[in-house]
Amino acid sequence: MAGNFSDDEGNSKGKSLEEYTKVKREGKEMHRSSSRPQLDLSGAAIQSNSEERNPTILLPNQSDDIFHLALDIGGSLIKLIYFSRHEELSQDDKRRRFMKKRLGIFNGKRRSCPILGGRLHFVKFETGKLNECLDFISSKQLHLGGIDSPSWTSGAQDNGNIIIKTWSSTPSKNYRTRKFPCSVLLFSTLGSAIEPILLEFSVVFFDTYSVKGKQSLIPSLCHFLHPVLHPGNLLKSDCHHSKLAWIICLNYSCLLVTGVAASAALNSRWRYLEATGGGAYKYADDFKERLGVSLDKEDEMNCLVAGANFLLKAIRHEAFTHMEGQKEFVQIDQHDLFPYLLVNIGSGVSIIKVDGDGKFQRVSGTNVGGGTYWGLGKLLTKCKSFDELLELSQKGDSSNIDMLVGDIYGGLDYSKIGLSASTIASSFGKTVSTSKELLDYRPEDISLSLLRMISYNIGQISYLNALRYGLKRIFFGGFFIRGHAYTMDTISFAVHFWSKGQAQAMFLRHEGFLGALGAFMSYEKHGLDDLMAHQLVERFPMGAPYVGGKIHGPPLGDLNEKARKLS
Ligand SMILES: Nc1ncnc2c1ncn2[C@@H]1O[C@H](COP(=O)(O)OP(=O)(O)OP(=O)(O)O)[C@@H](O)[C@H]1O
Ligand SMILES: CC(C)(CO)[C@@H](O)C(=O)NCCC(=O)O
Repeated sequence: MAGNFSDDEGNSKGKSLEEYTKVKREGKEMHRSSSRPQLDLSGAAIQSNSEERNPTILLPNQSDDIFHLALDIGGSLIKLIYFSRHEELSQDDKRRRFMKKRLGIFNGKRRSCPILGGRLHFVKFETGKLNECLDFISSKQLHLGGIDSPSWTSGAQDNGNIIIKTWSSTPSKNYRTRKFPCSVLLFSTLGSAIEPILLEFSVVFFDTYSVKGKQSLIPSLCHFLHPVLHPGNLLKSDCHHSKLAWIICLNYSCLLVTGVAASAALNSRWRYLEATGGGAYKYADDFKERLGVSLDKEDEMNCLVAGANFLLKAIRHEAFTHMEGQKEFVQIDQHDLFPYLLVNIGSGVSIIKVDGDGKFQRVSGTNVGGGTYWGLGKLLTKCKSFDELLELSQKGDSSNIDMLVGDIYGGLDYSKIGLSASTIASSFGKTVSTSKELLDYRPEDISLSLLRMISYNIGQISYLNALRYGLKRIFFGGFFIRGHAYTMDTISFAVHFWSKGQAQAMFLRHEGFLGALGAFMSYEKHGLDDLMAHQLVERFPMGAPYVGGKIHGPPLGDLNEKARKLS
């Protein structure tokens, strides 16, 4: 086990990475606008039937128009969360909302629009197939604000001959559409129907990628705009987030207003996506090149903890125990949540002691994790997918491969130390004393042996860390768990067995999305403390992302019996 210990603030990243994040963050803070739309997590609830995996989360009170999309790009999987509205907006409403959103204009009337509500969607991709993820984002236009965004934003083409799209709520201000040999993303005029104060106000965005080397075109563009925009009225130009935004004022009398709006527009973060995980660093250029967006890098441990805290505090029936095939939801008292141990089983395993919102310490980790099961399993069984490997395990008998206590003790229990004859003494140990080759073993048995070895080991290490800090509750996340009954039972068994029933293993329905949720919430550092218990309303029947209630594989043993023998 390679242990990574953090400092007291829970900062486990290497210094250079941290500095990099800090620099980015400082840069980002400078550009943050206080008038950005707010994320409202109150009343958040799972919305699904019990069979659905990765159920959507309803945000019934979300009134501001957000177009959040967040990513957790891990070693094995990319997890993506996005928000969508309930209802179809009219074209007109969409335009209004879109422009307000772009400009960050709310005039303090954030709550004046009707409550619309929406949903959080959870999607995953293999990290090795990044393009599928980029295609998905692109097809849904999630990086531009989602499918709700006005259709004219998609008018941009890549061939260098982009149509300048114009729009105005007043017919008299409908300018001609002209083609320019450069990529002009937006040209819009806001009319009085949107905000009286914004009458005669125009915004032009240029894509600097395409404009690069074509600066000479800008004067001709201005010339084109001349009949509408008096020359010399250029208020501000700035290069921000790789886009060049020009705010052009039509009317000197609204210079001040325009100035505010201009800075709001320049400060708007719509070209940023919140992202966490190592891939946020590794694949930043791919996002930039394919989607033209920057990734705002959030610390992975921070996000895991924020995501777990949100789920545990705000979502009823999120956490559950799983023992001997029985699943039971756990009622979490949000005022009595801390401290707890969070074990995230991704490719590798992070073990985090959580003491509060933003208060945590990564106390340990192990490189024997989900990637180990999938990697070794793939090599040994030739399985083509993780799910295939997991499915194989359900038909396996690991006693063909594992050396059991009974194999060593001639079929007897070693009851003095609490070990039954069926307890695994040594994973894969039986293969040593036979002349069998790899191909002589059933892939089903190999898969089950591996699964038991890794799950049990993680359960045991987790318990030892819980013991280190006197913690009784251990929450397990990460996609290795996959809602798989036998995996959860094995982990629970290890925790129960070694703690003599004192510690409890619990699982989360959104197990693999903790980091992505944390990244999502970092759009707004929304304090969860103001989520009152009465707001946590359950609206829909729900169930865990759960692969069957039936347990496959050999019995894990009589837990009570073992615990009694040990005590
Ligand atoms: N479809 C899948 N493809 C690959 N692995 C899967 C799949 N489904 C579940 N897994 C398991 O989930 C693990 C990855 O889990 P998760 O997405 O939580 O971690 P990660 O973020 O990719 O890794 P890390 O946090 O270590 O960078 C894999 O190692 C594998 O064991
Ligand atoms: C390196 C991370 C944090 C990347 O998610 C994860 O894979 C992990 O916790 N691995 C275990 C590393 C260790 O502590 O030995």
